[in-house]
Amino acid sequence: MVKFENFDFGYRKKQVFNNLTVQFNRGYIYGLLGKNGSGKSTLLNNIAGLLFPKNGSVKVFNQKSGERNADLLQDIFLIPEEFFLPDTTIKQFLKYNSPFYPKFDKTLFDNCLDVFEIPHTNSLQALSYGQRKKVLISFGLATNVRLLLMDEPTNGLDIKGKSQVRKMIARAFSDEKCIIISSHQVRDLENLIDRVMVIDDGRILLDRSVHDITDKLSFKISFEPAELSWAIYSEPLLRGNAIVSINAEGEEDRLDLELFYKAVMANPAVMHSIFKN
Ligand SMILES: Nc1ncnc2c1ncn2[C@@H]1O[C@H](COP(=O)(O)OP(=O)(O)OP(=O)(O)O)[C@@H](O)[C@H]1O
Repeated sequence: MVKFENFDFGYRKKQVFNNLTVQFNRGYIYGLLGKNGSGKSTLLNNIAGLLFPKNGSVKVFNQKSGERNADLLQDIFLIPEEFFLPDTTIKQFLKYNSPFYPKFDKTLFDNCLDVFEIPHTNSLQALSYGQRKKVLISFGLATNVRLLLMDEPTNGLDIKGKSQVRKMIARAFSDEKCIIISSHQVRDLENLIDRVMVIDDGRILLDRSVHDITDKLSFKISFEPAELSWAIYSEPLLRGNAIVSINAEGEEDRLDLELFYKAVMANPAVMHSIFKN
């Protein structure tokens, strides 16, 4: 669905990506994880055709996204980290923007607003930042595009808002779509994504399905010194240690996304060797 081939990108003085080749496939909700400045937004903006590669290519549905063909743009939606909504009502906003998306689902939009508890009648400027963000997320989900890009969608939302967003993303997803969600707030994506891509300094450190991860690794709280000694990564807790270790028993644990992310960042070479086959 999305293919980066030998992709180079930099801002004036800052080279961000060097010869990156990676792809995103349909049927997955990707969690694009990485610390501040690792290149997540740059990658999303290149997919959306808002930035252009210096060398190499970025193709979406086999078309160069930078060419911004209309039939491509009507099937991609980017919810940026920083956004602006005009001083108008929700109804007017829909009237002027939804026609760009032929598969727009007004029922889903209304349903999202209900779940997010946003009054339909309000002017956008009368809403709080978090409420406006929820309107934009509702709009993005309702576009029904095949490729939805969300840059830090849970930033600025309260705990209830974060869980409402997770619920609505899962509800709007289907197998012919691909959703890429960038976040440095790793916990916000737990129980939502089914593929994890960790990015650091313009490199993809790891790209695996949640199923592969829980097949190979186990996540638990341990009180056994022996277990601690062979853990790939550990973190002391008030009582015991949170550990990541090889899943020797073959039982699938729940993925502790934050612990996994920290383990990859702390030991990229070890993680790479565990997942290389
Ligand atoms: N407009 C710009 N001009 C110059 N450098 C930029 C610009 N935008 C981003 N950068 C640099 O490119 C690198 C990648 O930035 P990017 O915004 O893609 O990271 P990010 O992973 O999305 O970070 P965050 O989690 O903070 O949103 C950073 O080093 C940043 O300083």
